[in-house]
Amino acid sequence: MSNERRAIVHSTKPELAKAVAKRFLSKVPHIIAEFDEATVVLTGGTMGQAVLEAINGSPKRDAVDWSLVNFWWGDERWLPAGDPERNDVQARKALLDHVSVDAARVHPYAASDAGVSLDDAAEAYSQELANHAARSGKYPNFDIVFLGVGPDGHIASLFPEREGIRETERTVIAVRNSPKPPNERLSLTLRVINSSVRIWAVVAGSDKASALGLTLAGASYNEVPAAGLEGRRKTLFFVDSDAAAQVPDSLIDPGEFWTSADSTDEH
Ligand SMILES: O=C(O)C(O)[C@@H](O)[C@H](O)[C@H](O)COP(=O)(O)O
Repeated sequence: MSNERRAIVHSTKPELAKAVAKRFLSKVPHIIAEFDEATVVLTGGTMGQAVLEAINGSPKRDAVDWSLVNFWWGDERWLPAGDPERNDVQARKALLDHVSVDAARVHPYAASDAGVSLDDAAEAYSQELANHAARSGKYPNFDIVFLGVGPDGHIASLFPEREGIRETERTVIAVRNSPKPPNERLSLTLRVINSSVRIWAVVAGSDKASALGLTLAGASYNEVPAAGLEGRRKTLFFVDSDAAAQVPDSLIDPGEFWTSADSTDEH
């Protein structure tokens, strides 16, 4: 099976969010029709939330049977339950609170006030992944992993030149001294992220242009974590024109450059 990496450019952030939402709402019913469920990994960050808000605002929102969607998170900020800076809280506010999800299919990380240590929370999430693993594996079969990319090229809570990005054994890590607040976080590791059929990174803003250019030019993932992204089938970077400024033309999907949210969809 081919493994593609390409950038799909939209002119503005709202166009970008709408286009990714449209693609998601078109793709997920097909996944559910084929497998009776869909398994999605959500991300923190502004574009991740913007996409969820666009999904919620779309007239196609109810084309998805949300009770058959499994939700996981790529990373979480180690904050108390209900804290507005938690990724799960933001995702619920943007989408999950507005659709009929099955609570048993929603898998947030533990909160910092749950009475467990950061390391125990990482271990617990690893165990939860294993409990829902495909066959006897260590984690579920992910259909779509959403990610944001930081200006330094970080993905989830895997930061440049930290041991987390080089972790190959564990599925979930505790992160301390995070360069992006808060200080402590939980994150899936790259091997788990890359196990997904599709990786959809959504990236906007001129502060991301250098990281994105290096990512697509094939930098080392130790220095630019996003460069290590390689989903099983497709790794797509949905970007706005500001973020795309340093992406080589040859890596921009010509069919989708500057297209509107009504662009043709990929199946
Ligand atoms: O919890 C988080 O902070 C993240 O999951 C992180 O990896 C984020 O996705 C990027 O930093 C991009 O964030 P922005 O889209 O806000 O720049």
